[in-house]
Amino acid sequence: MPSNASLQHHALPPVFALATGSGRGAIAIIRVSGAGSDTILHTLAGRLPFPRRASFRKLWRNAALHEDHLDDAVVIWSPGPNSYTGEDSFELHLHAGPAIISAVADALVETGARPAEPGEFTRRAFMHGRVDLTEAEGIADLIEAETETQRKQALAQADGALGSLYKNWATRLRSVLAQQEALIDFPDEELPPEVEHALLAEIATLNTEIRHHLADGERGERIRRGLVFSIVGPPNAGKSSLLNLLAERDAAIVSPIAGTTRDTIEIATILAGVKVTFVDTAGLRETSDPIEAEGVRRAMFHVEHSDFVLQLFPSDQPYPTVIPQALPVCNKTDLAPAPATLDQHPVLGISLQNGDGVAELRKTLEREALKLTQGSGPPPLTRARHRAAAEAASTSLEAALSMDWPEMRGEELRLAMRALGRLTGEVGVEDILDTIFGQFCIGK
Ligand SMILES: Nc1nc2c(c(=O)[nH]1)N(C=O)[C@@H](CNc1ccc(C(=O)N[C@@H](CCC(=O)O)C(=O)O)cc1)CN2
Ligand SMILES: Nc1nc2c(ncn2[C@@H]2O[C@H](COP(=O)(O)OP(=O)(O)OP(=O)(O)O)[C@@H](O)[C@H]2O)c(=O)[nH]1
Ligand SMILES: [Mg+2]
Repeated sequence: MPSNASLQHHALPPVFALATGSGRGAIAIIRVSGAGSDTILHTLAGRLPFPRRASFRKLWRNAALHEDHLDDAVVIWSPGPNSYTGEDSFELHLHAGPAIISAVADALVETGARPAEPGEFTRRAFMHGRVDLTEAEGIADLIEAETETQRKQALAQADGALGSLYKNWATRLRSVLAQQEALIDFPDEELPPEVEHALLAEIATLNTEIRHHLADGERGERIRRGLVFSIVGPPNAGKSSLLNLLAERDAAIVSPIAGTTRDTIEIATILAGVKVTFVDTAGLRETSDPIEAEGVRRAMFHVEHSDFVLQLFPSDQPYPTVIPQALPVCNKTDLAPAPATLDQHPVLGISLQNGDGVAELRKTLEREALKLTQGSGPPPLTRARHRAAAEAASTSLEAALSMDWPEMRGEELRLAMRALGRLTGEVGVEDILDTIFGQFCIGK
């Protein structure tokens, strides 16, 4: 039985949190979950409403005595196990005034509830077996999603797309392990070779599937964190002008003085439904100014660490050497024509002054964003945690394949099993739960 399911009937104390944002709003939702939620709701609202149905109620510090009217609210009572957390829980939909929220919070504390830790509701849903770890991560990603690609990826993961992939592997591996164990018990001379063959073939197939999953070009992680596109090139090329155009605002200072930008400026945008952060950098040149030199060093760092590098240079100056991984773009074609190629790389000509080539550049950037994030087949992994565990599983399967000794093979298969179990949170995850759920926002 998975370790989280063994806690299924363990009643946890009641916690509460504001589920809605902290800014101005019309309605604020406070969610309460845990043992004794029924008593708490009864204290505040009187008789319990029909389960999972929105009901209008006057809220009081003590409803029985009509003592201290707090708000007129909509209340939803969700007894466990058919609730988000799997526990008895309820929601108070309040008027969103800060004084109301704090008065209701005080009343809840008085009834014995405590404020929830970040991610505690979803952590409880996980502990009660309502979601696996990948689904819980998907819920966190859904809340953070800013773009269509992030939203779709997070929703698929929250709905179990990644979890069912991993559980399918775990189920098949479990069966391989069972057969392997049966083999070990066979006397040597009676070892049925066709059984062992089939077993090795299944291990190889599993490993191929996991390898394929790992060779995803990191697109899931890229979608999740967003892409970084940096703009580098000589001073005065128009890098900051281009950043401002892409940001649709005057984010960076533009001037005819070479060396205007000395620090890196990052602007997050959405390109073809993908989160893309553009980085404007200091113009690349030899300089005796230590501050500008540090800016140049940072620009070079971005050349190495970006998902995509746009090398911008002006048409009216000596051409730079093309940076191998960069897309060369020649600006200021209003002053002089752009070269067709530079060091055998095709060059895109643009003028930020008159707009020539800008639409084409934008299309190229969108194509690049899609190329780095699109793919087909099963859903991609989305976190370093998934990558590490899948790598570990594959390493163990490969070790198992290379072993003749059934006992040793069994040990490697068990290690692979553990690695897969960590992915969905079935085994050995106690140590990482604080990290994973701690990254959730409060109230989730
Ligand atoms: N008001 C409100 N809206 C919300 C949430 C919430 O908790 N409250 N959610 C919170 O994330 C999301 C929806 N997710 C939810 C997932 C499961 C259940 C739930 O109670 N499931 C029960 C009952 C299902 C039913 O009535 O058919 C179950 O699955 O047994 C509720 C919300 C987004 N919107
Ligand atoms: N003629 C012409 N001028 C341009 C064009 N694009 C930008 N400029 C001008 O070129 C100058 C430099 O532009 P910036 O965007 O500051 O250049 P930069 O690459 O950020 O320069 P540094 O920050 O110094 O590295 C400014 O005066 C811009 O107005 C263009 O397409 N044609
Ligand atoms: Mg600049």
